[in-house]
Amino acid sequence: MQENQLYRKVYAYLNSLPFVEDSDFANLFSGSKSTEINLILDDDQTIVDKFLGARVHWTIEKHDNKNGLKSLVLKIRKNHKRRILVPYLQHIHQVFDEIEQKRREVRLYVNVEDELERNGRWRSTSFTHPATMETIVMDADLKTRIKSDLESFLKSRQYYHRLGRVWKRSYLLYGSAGTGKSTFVAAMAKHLSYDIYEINLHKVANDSDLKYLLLQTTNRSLLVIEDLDRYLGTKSTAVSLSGILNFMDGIFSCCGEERVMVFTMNNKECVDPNVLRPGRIDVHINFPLCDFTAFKSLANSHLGLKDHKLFPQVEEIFQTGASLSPAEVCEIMISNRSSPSRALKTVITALQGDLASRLNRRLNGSGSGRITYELGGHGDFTGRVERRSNGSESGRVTYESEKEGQTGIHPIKEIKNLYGYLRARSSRKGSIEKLDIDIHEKENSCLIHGI
Ligand SMILES: Nc1ncnc2c1ncn2[C@@H]1O[C@H](COP(=O)(O)OP(=O)(O)OP(=O)(O)O)[C@@H](O)[C@H]1O
Repeated sequence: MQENQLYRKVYAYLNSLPFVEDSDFANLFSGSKSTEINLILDDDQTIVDKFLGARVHWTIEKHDNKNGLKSLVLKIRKNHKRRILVPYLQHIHQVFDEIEQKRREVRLYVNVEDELERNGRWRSTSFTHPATMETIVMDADLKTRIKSDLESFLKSRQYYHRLGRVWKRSYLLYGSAGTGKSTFVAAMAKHLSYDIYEINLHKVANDSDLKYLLLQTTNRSLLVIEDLDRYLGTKSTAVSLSGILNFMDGIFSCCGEERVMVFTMNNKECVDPNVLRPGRIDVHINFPLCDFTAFKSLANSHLGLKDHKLFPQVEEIFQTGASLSPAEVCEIMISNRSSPSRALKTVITALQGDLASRLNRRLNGSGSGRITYELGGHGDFTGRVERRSNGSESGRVTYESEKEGQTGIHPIKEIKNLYGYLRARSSRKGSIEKLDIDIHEKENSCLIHGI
């Protein structure tokens, strides 16, 4: 016997209504995924639904005990029937499609060089990345805005069509290495329940080949090119700039519907502005290095810490301009998860190392440079750090506090001790508001002024 598709859709729709969870007569079944549990309504139950201000009643009736035949009876008041019946059934179709989309397994496709038999150029595997929008650490407002942007895109089929636009949206994720761009792509795919088509431009023979690959992708998918700036900068692909521009917004990019394109870059400054124009890139999302707020979120998720006595010290060093990528912070926390204090001390040491290497990079660079530290409080520092030909540094810093009328002279053994020195001073004498370091390469010295 052929299954009645409408019955199947309405049945799935009714079982997705919140009413089912409150019902006294629902059965529990395990779903196709190991963690999935489905609540299914019992027979002879009446379900009340609301649509466009009208109440509708559904009853599940069992006809034939032997074959388990059931029917669904819909009751609508006569005066609402003409107005809501067709839109209500369309609404059920749409909700059913969304339920199916969420239920289905997400797949990851990658392009290969040769077309093997009938399989085409894409090879796929089940996509089981555990990242979700919730596990990504980023500015909370930004995350909410992106989620609502994606959700409004999903509901905008008619809007795009009315405007004569292809129903697609493009996102650029840019930021330093290890800031979470690839992880965010995974979370987007999971959020949308879209398959991912990740395009490796090294394996694309020419511009037409890229179009051919695009034609072999399906609707409701995420097309991803990672590190686009690298491909464009090194010209390491056989695809031309014009091929990429057409891929992003050309006539071929309209084959298929409901597409999200995602491009990642470390640096968008050196990319041809034509690549970034609206239509090719609709939303730019910056992935910054870790700051103290992100650090606290990571400490909470990775170490279960909401607060710790070392947090003020971590905050202070972040304020000096030192930073690490979230990937570096995650790794320190994961490998020290049995001892949160050790994890935090390791983060502090890594941040101090970052600060030192920033200073050294300035000293090794040409010309003069300036690094500004914001430490909060008052104080006045002058000092000179000499850099010797063997690479070691030493110097003296004078601390003068007009407010307190005190002057002290303190040797600095290595420039990387500078931060510790300032912190010690600031905690004893009140904290330092601002510290500028001018590095005069010609003089081979570093002048330090507290402001
Ligand atoms: N913002 C973040 N929130 C949570 N985890 C993060 C974040 N950023 C990085 N990570 C963790 O760091 C690791 C590396 O991140 P990911 O590969 O996403 O960075 P990326 O920006 O794509 O780096 P690259 O530019 O080198 O490709 C992942 O394991 C991820 O879990």
